[in-house]
Amino acid sequence: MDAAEAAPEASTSGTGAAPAPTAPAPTVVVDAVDIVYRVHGAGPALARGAATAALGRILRRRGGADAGVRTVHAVRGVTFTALRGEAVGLVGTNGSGKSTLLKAIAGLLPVERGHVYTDGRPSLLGVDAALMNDLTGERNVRLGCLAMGMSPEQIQKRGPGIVDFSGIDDKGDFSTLPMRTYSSGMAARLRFSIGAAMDHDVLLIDEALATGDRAFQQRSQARIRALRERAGTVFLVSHNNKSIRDTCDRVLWLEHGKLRLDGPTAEVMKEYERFTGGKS
Ligand SMILES: Nc1ncnc2c1ncn2[C@@H]1O[C@H](COP(=O)(O)OP(=O)(O)OP(=O)(O)O)[C@@H](O)[C@H]1O
Repeated sequence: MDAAEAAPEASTSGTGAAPAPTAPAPTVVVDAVDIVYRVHGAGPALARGAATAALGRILRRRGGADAGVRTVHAVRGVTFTALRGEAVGLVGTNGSGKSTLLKAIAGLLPVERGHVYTDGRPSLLGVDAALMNDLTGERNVRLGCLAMGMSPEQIQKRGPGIVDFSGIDDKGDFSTLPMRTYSSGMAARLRFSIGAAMDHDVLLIDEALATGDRAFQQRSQARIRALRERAGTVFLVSHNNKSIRDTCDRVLWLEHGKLRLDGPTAEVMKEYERFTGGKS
């Protein structure tokens, strides 16, 4: 990536001088990014009145380029650089573009304009991560770990710890039952536990901390802190302002797809809470 170009030059000072402190390296660079969804078969946005509806039908019959396609401009001109060792919170009211931006950083969504550069492999650790409903929790742990690149020996060693961390066996032997028998909270906890079992260069977490009971939330926060200490960068999307404060040292506030504020957690959260009236 371009990050290497931005890395500070090695110190050339004479012998005996203390080495110049190295600035943390950028891990994610988001440069003037726009993201647009296209919803096919949805019809034009304002086809409410009889005349507009008729016009919409004519356009669809003519098969115009955009007939039956609605666009949603979810992220608009967002630019920022995240550094190694940072935990960055993403806040904003519903539909402000947080999850969309996270998916683009993970490489799961194309950008309409602009660029996303990442140093290392980003992993999205969200409640949407795909696990197989018909397989047991144990089998899903195995598959998830294989997908993340762990060796069978590593899985053998770490698998039981992942199940323990998730707490799904606290109320019975659920890890040997198919995932379709899990509550949504249990499934989300297992997904988090699988993803958090590896050290990630760039870890993207979508609302994971909102799932689970208090004990699980505390365990996951401690795990995120540990992941952070091992030099990666963590992004956390959450409506839980306390989680953001406890976990992040920097916050990006998105509103209507635009970056409204980017700064230290305390400063941004103060403004954000003023905007939302204390609610998220
Ligand atoms: N698959 C999709 N197709 C079309 N539009 C979408 C899709 N996913 C999200 N959107 C739209 O993009 C915009 C941003 O959505 P996004 O989910 O990124 O917001 P968010 O800030 O994560 O919201 P929330 O806090 O409610 O989870 C919204 O207007 C939403 O309706």
